Amino acid sequence: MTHSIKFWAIVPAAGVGKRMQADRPKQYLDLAGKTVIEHTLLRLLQADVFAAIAVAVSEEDPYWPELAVSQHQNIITAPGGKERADSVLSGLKTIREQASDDDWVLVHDAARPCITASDIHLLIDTLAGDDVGGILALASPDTLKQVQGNDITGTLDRSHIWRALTPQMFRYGMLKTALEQSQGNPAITDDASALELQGLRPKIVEGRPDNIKITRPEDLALAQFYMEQQ
Ligand SMILES: Nc1ccn([C@@H]2O[C@H](COP(=O)(O)OP(=O)(O)OP(=O)(O)O)[C@@H](O)[C@H]2O)c(=O)n1
Ligand SMILES: C[C@](O)(CO)[C@H](O)COP(=O)(O)O
Repeated sequence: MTHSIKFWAIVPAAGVGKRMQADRPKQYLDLAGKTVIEHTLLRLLQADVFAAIAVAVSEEDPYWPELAVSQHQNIITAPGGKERADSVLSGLKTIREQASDDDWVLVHDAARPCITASDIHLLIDTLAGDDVGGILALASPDTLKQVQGNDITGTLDRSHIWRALTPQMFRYGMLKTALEQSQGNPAITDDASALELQGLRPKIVEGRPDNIKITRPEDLALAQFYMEQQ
């Protein structure tokens, strides 16, 4: 019997936002009248493609249960982990009864509220026939330098260097195995790096430059500007 392939979203949202230096984790800061995470989730819901969205939040998080979207019928809450990779793995485990190994999972940072339905569909349409999967990514508009301290030791070939964005799209089974086998490895800062460590070669799909990650205080104004332009 064949089963139809489903798409799931996992949203790691258990970070503390150290670089944001705010009074609460950055996903709960106000952005044009909603919290950052509400924008992110509403946009994922609007893409109208996910069987469910698993959101990994810290167990001591007082803000998440207060948001109406946490009760949405297509949103499942998962316990967050120590690192982003642990939160993603926790999200995967939360849907394990419903997901099949060959279903697709799109992992998207809670801290990227400007994601568009068009980029989600571009990623899916480009990679749905792929053996491994891949990520949205951006080329660098600047010359890239290799440095030691303040000394420049070289200029990198930009055609080989891309900036990793999210969503990152992989098969449920492959991603879970890759994350389980790389647990505790500090080099795993995104989902693709876990698959790379397995010897696999995820693809890049060129995404939109407005899909920024809220990381530092100035990023909130930039995100608001991009949202007004979209
Ligand atoms: N233990 C963690 C760490 C991060 N994240 C999530 O992973 C995404 C990308 O991480 P990053 O931008 O580094 O967020 P923070 O870890 O919160 O930021 P910082 O490194 O400045 O503390 C965010 O949505 C964040 O909430 C997570 O779910 N669990
Ligand atoms: C996954 C990610 O968004 C890809 O750019 C990013 O690596 C996560 O944030 P961090 O700053 O690396 O923790």
